[in-house]
Amino acid sequence: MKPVRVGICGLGTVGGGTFNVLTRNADDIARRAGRPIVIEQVGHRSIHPDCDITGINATTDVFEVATNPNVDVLVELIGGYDMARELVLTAIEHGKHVVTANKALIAVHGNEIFKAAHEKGVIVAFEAAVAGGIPVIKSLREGLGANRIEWVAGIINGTGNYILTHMRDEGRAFEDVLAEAQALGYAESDPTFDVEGIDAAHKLTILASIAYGVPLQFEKAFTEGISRITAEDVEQADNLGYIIKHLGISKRTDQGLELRVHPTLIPKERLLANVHGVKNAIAIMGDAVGPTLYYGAGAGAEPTASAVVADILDVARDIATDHHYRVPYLAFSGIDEDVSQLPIMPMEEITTAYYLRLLAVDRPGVLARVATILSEQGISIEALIQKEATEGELVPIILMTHRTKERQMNEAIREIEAMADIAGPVTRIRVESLGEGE
Ligand SMILES: NC(=O)C1=CN([C@@H]2O[C@H](COP(=O)(O)OP(=O)(O)OC[C@H]3O[C@@H](n4cnc5c(N)ncnc54)[C@H](O)[C@@H]3O)[C@@H](O)[C@H]2O)C=CC1
Ligand SMILES: N[C@@H](CC=O)C(=O)O
Ligand code: NA
Repeated sequence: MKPVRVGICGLGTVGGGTFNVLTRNADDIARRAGRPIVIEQVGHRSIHPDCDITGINATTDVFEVATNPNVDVLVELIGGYDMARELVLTAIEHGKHVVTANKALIAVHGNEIFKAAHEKGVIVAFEAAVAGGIPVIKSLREGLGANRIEWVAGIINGTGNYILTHMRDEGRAFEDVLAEAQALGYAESDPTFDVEGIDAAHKLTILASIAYGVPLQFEKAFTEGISRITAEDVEQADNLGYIIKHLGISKRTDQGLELRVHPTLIPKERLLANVHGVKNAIAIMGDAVGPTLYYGAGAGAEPTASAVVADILDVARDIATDHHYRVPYLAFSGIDEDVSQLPIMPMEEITTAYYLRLLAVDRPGVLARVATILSEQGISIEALIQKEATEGELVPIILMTHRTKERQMNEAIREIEAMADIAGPVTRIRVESLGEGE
């Protein structure tokens, strides 16, 4: 059987891992694909130290790979938006299938890329783009194909979860743990993508499109990062029976779709609260199957390579199939005709419970005024902790509220922050108590 010839662009963490897994497991992969998969060419600027490319046709110009007539599948592992877009569109234009781990590329340029690929009859596969090695795209697109998806919620950034876990368990500083995650190859080249939730929003955008059959709409995702979470918040959440996790949440509601990434208090006994380190987990609720959970390594060289190589394998199997009958990119068939126009809801319309932390001057009447502001917005308090004054005259107040609209909470926070007796911004962390099973 004719081999499938692969061109790998980028030999960093994931590119190096992909090269090594493809080489090491070549025999098993060939048996699964029904034909050998060979590395025809690599395009790189630098080579990961774990990767030995002796004897391989190599170039420093990745566009040479995209136009090489001997390459059947271009594997894009250079990252970023613009150059990656140009590279992938060039490869498609030259009739090549594409495998990518690049969530930024798919979330922002996916609609354009899928259209180009559809017109050319080639495959674009991107399992590694969401939750690294966890086969969540395959599960959602194929395994759950019978279901109306109600919601998707998960820890979908390994770096962020690694930071929160080590800050909580070892009391270490944010920057220190971030540097470690970078050294381990987990972080994006710009780590603010990880800590500010942009990377998770890219991934959530992709998951939501597959779950509900809507176009990719990254620009409508609400994104809040973990950089303002303090050791005090972690401790107070713990006292109240919660763990803080950085979640991506997308729900179907009567008003449209929620699409949001933010730190979230989760009751300690929930499965998602017990996902630690670089591990990711995604809970998905289908109307027929009920809740399901997908867990594993969300980042790292070989876990991510596992998904990249599985996609190459799928391409090898699908190559002989009429492209109209292949699994569609976003699970719903066709490019335009089966796409739903369900709107993405503005964040102000979302209803959730809240944890609030404020620093107040230790003076009678302050707490009563805060309670009045909340009550005027129709917000009721579920629990309140007022600590001893520890910072001069300032005393931390922790509040847990019942569920309310984000709009009401925004207004209440504006008024509380305007009080002369309140110092600095109010910390707000949303609380999520999804259903059973996650
Ligand atoms: N590191 C991880 O755990 C995961 C990364 N990803 C994604 O995989 C992609 C690659 O990420 P990493 O391997 O971590 O990054 P990396 O920075 O380790 O590797 C990227 C490599 O591409 C090379 N490169 C960049 N532009 C190039 C160009 N124009 N020509 C030739 N080479 C070029 C760089 O020299 C570097 O060696 C990104 O899209 C990332 O978001 C996805 C899942 C997990
Ligand atoms: N930087 C990302 C890599 C995988 O997608 C993460 O930490 O999750
Ligand atoms: Na995946």
